[in-house]
Amino acid sequence: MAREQLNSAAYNWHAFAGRQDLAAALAGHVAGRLTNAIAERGTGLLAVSGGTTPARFFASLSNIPIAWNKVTVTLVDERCVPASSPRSNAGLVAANLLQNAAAAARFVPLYEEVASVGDTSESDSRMLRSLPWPLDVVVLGMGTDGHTASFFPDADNLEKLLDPSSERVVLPVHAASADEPRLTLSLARIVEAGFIALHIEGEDKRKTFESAMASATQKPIRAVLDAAERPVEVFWAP
Ligand SMILES: O=C(O)[C@H](O)[C@@H](O)[C@H](O)[C@H](O)COP(=O)(O)O
Repeated sequence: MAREQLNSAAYNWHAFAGRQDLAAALAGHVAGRLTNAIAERGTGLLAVSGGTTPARFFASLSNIPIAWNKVTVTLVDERCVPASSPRSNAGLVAANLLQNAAAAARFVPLYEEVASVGDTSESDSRMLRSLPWPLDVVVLGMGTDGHTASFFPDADNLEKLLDPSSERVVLPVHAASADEPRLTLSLARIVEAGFIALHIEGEDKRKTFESAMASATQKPIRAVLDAAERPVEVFWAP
């Protein structure tokens, strides 16, 4: 896999003939990284994205027999909806990842139904702050607008979301282009992960990624690559 070195961002491009091949390969990489983390520090901390892309990957990963009882799974970002909603990333993870061997993992959500998103992000920071940071593995998705996590280009607090020196764990997001209020891990927590994967599928997202890497105007996905402490592993299939 050719490694593309850019002026300030580094990534490795892993292209697959099919989406199932990608899912199996990404699941193998993630399982291996979690196993190494457990061997090194007795625990593994994984953050995954939601949306429509990751279901195959979740299913593949759920069947790999690692020491899931020593793994904590959380979310990169979440829509502020009940876990029972079809829009819920927690619901997606429960139905697709926390099954089979992976059912033994601990899951820590970002969103709990409280009075306001602001209250949630404060309480989640406290709740999540007790996790064994930094992340061992983070799996990002990307929209065709170049957002990743819930770093929407029109977010009202985008600069704060993308601050690489932030001490925050979780931040609230209000963006007209998002269908509902969101909660997201801060960029600072994402880029310190031991293994950063970007899982994208289809020609539109390949073009979005290439454009973001080539363009002077920084899209959120480029801010992540520029701030990442190690090359981002991009997994793509048509
Ligand atoms: O909550 C979410 O939607 C995700 O965490 C988000 O960052 C996602 O990765 C992209 O929006 C791509 O979504 P699709 O996989 O649906 O294209």
